[in-house]
Amino acid sequence: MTKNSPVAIRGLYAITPDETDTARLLDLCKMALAGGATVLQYRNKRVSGEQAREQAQALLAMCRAYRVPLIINDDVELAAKLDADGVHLGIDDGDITAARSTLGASKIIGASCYNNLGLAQQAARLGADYVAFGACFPSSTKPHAPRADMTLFQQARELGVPVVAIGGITLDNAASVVSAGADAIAVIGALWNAADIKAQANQFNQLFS
Ligand SMILES: Cc1ncc(COP(=O)(O)OP(=O)(O)O)c(N)n1
Ligand SMILES: Cc1nc(C(=O)O)sc1CCOP(=O)(O)O
Repeated sequence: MTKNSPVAIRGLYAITPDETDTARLLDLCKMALAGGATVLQYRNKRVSGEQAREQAQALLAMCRAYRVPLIINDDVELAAKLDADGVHLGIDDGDITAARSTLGASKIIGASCYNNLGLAQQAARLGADYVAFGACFPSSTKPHAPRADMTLFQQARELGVPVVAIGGITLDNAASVVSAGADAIAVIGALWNAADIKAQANQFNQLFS
């Protein structure tokens, strides 16, 4: 899959739960994809090495079937090895220039910018394909994430790359995030904890229609 427009990142950006049971992880992700998640990020802080590779590879096959990009969190080498669609980098995960040289021009590189427009400006200058700000709201998935000011979304529009919002986003507050200017909403808890994941994904995505 190649980047085909500057706003390839739009809508519900689902980030995987920390699931060690691979069959269950695949079942959960299938529901989110069936519900219309437009991007999937493989992020699993409870597995590593061979199991992470196996999970990501299986998710990549599933994402291909749904024509949805699979982004790998943190791990440029894994993204390259699997020929996944891109990588998401936090401030401690290596630099964008090195990731670009490993992955090539066609892959998606996203950058965490926390509450910092300067980081987003730098990321865009270095060739990031989207910038992410968070946490928008208190997050039980990442309780110590610093809060981000949602006025950043409008300010970041001048960068010409999609703006992703993350952190504590639920169906109750997502509309305010979209109105504040986010192109995509990255969600963990409020997606995977839903009783009906497919319907939940669909409702998140409808906010963008
Ligand atoms: C879309 C998106 N935004 C932010 C993050 C957080 O990334 P990072 O700061 O590297 O923290 P961890 O995910 O490693 O806890 C993300 N993964 N995705
Ligand atoms: C992984 C992550 N990064 C954040 C940041 O602010 O950079 S907040 C977060 C957790 C997002 O999960 P939930 O949707 O359950 O709050």
